Amino acid sequence: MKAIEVENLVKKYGDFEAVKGISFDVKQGEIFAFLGPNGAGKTTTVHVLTTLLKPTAGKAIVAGHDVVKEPIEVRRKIGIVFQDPSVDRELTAYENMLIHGRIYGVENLKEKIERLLKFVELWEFKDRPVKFFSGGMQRRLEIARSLLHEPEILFLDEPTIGLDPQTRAHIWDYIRAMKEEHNMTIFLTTHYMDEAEQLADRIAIMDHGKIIAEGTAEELKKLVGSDIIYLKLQAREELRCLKADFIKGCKMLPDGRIRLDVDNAAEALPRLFELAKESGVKILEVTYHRPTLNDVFLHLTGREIRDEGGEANVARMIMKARMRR
Ligand SMILES: Nc1ncnc2c1ncn2[C@@H]1O[C@H](COP(=O)(O)OP(=O)(O)OP(=O)(O)O)[C@@H](O)[C@H]1O
Repeated sequence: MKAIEVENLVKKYGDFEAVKGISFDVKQGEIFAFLGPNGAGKTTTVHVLTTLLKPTAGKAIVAGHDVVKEPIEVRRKIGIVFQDPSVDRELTAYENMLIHGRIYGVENLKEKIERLLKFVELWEFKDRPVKFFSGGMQRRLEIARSLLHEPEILFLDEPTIGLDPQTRAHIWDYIRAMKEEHNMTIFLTTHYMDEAEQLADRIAIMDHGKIIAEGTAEELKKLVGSDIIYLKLQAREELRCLKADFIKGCKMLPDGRIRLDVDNAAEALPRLFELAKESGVKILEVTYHRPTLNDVFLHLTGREIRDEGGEANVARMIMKARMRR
């Protein structure tokens, strides 16, 4: 069964089209990731699917309900963890859970709070004000809070942005547990390739408001080819594609490197050196590896999904939060 069905969804801000007619389905019980650089339109799509924004055109059915015609039914069945922190920092973890649970009219609230705070390993900190929590603890509290009303589908917008690698891995464990233990459908957005690869059953790659590829990580990597060789040449004027039967694809990258697709890099390298010598091209540096999702993005767009450092992302989140107020 389908948990989410989206058809030709468009969202404009004034004249600017942030989401340009995307279509996709998410199956019940799967982890589906929207992977793309900042500004690709991921958050806008999540806001439409969670009824916070009205689409300009197109259709979206979430948990069996139309987001425009039946927003209240949709909201009852979904949980959301936003990119911007939304817990009350002056209240304790327990108080945050209690208020949210009462707003939603959650039954057996106390038992549920205890179970969920234990699930995210915050039970021993339940009486501490959230302002004393680390970023990772706050995010865990947000996840616990979003699960209080037992949603069918959980939306996570950049769930590990700005967190250190260990905390990120920890959050991934909770996300996997939600899928495995509760058969929950999880829709997440991320600009971290490893996050999409580690967690998602299927991935949609988004860029400039469009879905440019969709599939499992393995299927997406097949778009690139088998192995990839990157060459750095001595002079920029030497930048041209080398031609030989063992080279399946060749692309000149904006950063001045050449990317070659080959079946087997180990066998191709000696032949490549010969070919370079014959063609009078001086190779300065060679790297090769099996394709990653970054290569897929590079292959499709000619650019890399840049991973801004933690601090830059936190600064961006603060700016965005201010803009939304
Ligand atoms: N309220 C708004 N008004 C005008 N333009 C907006 C608004 N919100 C977002 N945009 C623009 O729409 C585009 C998509 O933004 P969106 O936040 O959906 O991207 P994203 O992929 O989620 O990136 P991020 O990870 O930075 O949130 C961007 O160009 C952004 O500047």
